[in-house]
Amino acid sequence: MFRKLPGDEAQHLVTTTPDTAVVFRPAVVQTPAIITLVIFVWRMLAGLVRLLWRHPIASAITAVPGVTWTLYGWSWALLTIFGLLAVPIGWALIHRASFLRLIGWRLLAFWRLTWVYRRHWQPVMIISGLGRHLRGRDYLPHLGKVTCTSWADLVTVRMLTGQSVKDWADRTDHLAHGFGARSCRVSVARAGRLLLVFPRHDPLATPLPAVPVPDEASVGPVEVGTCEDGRPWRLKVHGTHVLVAGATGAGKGSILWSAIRGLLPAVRAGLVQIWALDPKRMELSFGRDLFGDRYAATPEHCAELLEAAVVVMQERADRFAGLRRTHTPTVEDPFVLVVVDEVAFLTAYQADKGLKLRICAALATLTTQGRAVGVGVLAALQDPRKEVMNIRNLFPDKIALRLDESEQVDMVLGDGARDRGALADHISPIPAQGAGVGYVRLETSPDPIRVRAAYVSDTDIRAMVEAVTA
Ligand SMILES: Nc1ncnc2c1ncn2[C@@H]1O[C@H](COP(=O)(O)OP(=O)(O)OP(=O)(O)O)[C@@H](O)[C@H]1O
Repeated sequence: MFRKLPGDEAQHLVTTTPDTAVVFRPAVVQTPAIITLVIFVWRMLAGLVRLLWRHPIASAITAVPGVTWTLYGWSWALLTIFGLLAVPIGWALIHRASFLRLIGWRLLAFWRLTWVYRRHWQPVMIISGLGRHLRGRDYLPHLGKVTCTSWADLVTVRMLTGQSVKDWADRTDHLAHGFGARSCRVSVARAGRLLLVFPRHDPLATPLPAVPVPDEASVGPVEVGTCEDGRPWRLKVHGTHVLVAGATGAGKGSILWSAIRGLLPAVRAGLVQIWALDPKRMELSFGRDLFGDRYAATPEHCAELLEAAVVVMQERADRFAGLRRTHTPTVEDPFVLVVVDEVAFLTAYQADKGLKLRICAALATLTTQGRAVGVGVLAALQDPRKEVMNIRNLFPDKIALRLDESEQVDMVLGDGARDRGALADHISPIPAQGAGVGYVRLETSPDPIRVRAAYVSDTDIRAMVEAVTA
């Protein structure tokens, strides 16, 4: 009976049973008013200290004019307000980046925390099912820190004990709409804590021009576009295999061409060879001269070229065996990147069964054994179903551009990728807004990253051909 209960529940605690001699009455303990007052004052002080600690700048900006008014009158308070406004405005005009980093984003985070997240936290948690209302008491996940970047709010959350990441990943739609964002992405910050990303606007909404050809010859991660957080998107091609999946018009070509463009100095230096398989003859044929005689369009020729790559790979494996375990590109042993546009033409839609078997076997051999000896595959594909591409799991790195169906996202990026926010089926079909936009899930991280590939125009490709053939 002396169990601690929420106040509004005491009235429901009727333990009498009709027609029995024994009647249990709930014991109502009256808390002395002074204890209640002390608790409220203590909570207020703790809240004040927490506010000052977490938001010193915002607190100072509000407190200073108030104190000045009390001590020196309204005219001085007005002057202080003008002074306080003039400093940040001047700073923002002179050096916007440092102003935003040190003041702007913090103020915005304070505003978003109080006005958006704290205000809506309880209803969104209860209605989405992430919080519980039990016996008159709300059990809510703890809303932690809110940080603002140029494009998104990053919200840390402490989950309720017993909740899983999947509970949150399944409710990203509720969270996004509940807090007025377009989408929400969930990732694990540490045990029991999550990081929710709510984009405020889309930094990838406009097409990006082709990335300038690098000055140095390198096979290192090639800059092919921009990540959502504004960092350059560098695609690793050496030491891995990459599969790019996207519906027709999703912009697969821009990834293939951006990768080739980034490798151009290394091609000129003889450190990289690009072998092109172009069964559709619509994409890579445009820069045919870049590939010399390592270009194939007919299925027979494609099978031969793939088998030639397997021979190179096996010959290197024989030579490297017992001597080295990784490949360093040299003029004698350059990195061979096999670029395949619409790989399904060769693996699934190929009528000649013999050819199909040869091509599948060569591709499977390259993708299982090639990366250690400097042979990589970069393949593009429209339809990611297993019956179309049964070796898709042999590609360590995958990119999902716009896809037609939501189930296709996990087929490309692996289980749970869509729940974690890879909404590739929501990418706009309008080329200016959505072509080249996609999600990347790297071998090393379960969290998908939203990216946009730079658009390599026909003029850019012509210039690339001229630069290599000159
Ligand atoms: N990165 C990009 N940024 C902006 N627009 C792009 C980008 N990539 C492609 N586009 C536009 O979208 C159109 C379709 O692109 P692309 O042909 O590369 O798509 P795809 O996925 O290769 O299609 P398909 O499988 O039918 O060949 C292009 O003509 C171009 O106008």
